[in-house]
Amino acid sequence: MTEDRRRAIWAIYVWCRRTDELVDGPNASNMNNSVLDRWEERLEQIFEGRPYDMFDAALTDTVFKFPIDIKPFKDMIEGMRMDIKKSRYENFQELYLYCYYVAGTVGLMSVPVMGIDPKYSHGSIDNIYNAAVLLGIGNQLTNILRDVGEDAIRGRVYLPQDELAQFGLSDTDVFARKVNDRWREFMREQITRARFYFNQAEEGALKLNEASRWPVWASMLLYRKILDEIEENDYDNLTKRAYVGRTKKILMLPWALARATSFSNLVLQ
Ligand SMILES: CC(C)=CCC/C(C)=C/CC/C(C)=C/CC/C(C)=C/COP(=O)(O)OP(=O)(O)O
Repeated sequence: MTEDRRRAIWAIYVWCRRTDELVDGPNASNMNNSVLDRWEERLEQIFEGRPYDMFDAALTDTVFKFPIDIKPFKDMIEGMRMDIKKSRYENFQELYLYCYYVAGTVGLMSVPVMGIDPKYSHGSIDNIYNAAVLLGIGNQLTNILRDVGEDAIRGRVYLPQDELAQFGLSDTDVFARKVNDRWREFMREQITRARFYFNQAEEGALKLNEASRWPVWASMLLYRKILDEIEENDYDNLTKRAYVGRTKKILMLPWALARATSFSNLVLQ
């Protein structure tokens, strides 16, 4: 990406990381709704040009340089409110909303920085924003599937309760950390759904500004690879954390470049 885009993505990343740390970080035990209310006030000040500290200032600089809306940032804070209130999701509809709040929003924050290919910027750009949300959802679903074991230690189960029940499973099976055939079947379905979201995002990813496409394709391929690793671990995401090694990651970069460039665009069309 260009230098100014890189800096902007960094500023967004830092804000999201700090937001997440409020709930997941070392001070999480002091977390309550008034901390989040204060964080939201600070967010408004960032957008009004009155940042509180130097990391906030990096985001103020970003939102003055790029046409970024405050809504996805507020929605992410809403996701944190949801995370402190809830530790179970009854069905996929509830989980989808959570995934939108904590990850789909990142897609919406990123598109104005990454830019849209001039070929597509005159028509409707809603489908590109939709694709960005879908990629965020795919990432978050993958993250949830990778971290089932770790989340269980924190007393959290992000898998839809009704779908667990359809496979004759419940929280007890998650906490028992036993991988059996029912669990494997259930995981197969969950992985298929995560892949569906990545597939849906691909077309929009090809409509981003050319300079931004490679990093997006690279991250998309790498995140998808986590799903392959869960399969390779024979669906044991209860005692193992699926991990993509450094060599595999590096080897995927040229492939991501090929998928992201206009050459592959021509071939694929
Ligand atoms: C496809 C189009 C049109 C645009 C791209 C839009 C983008 C960049 C979408 C990606 C959004 C994204 C990066 C969402 C974050 C999702 C996520 C699961 C983050 C993981 O956070 P952690 O849980 O901290 O991950 P680690 O545990 O791996 O550190």
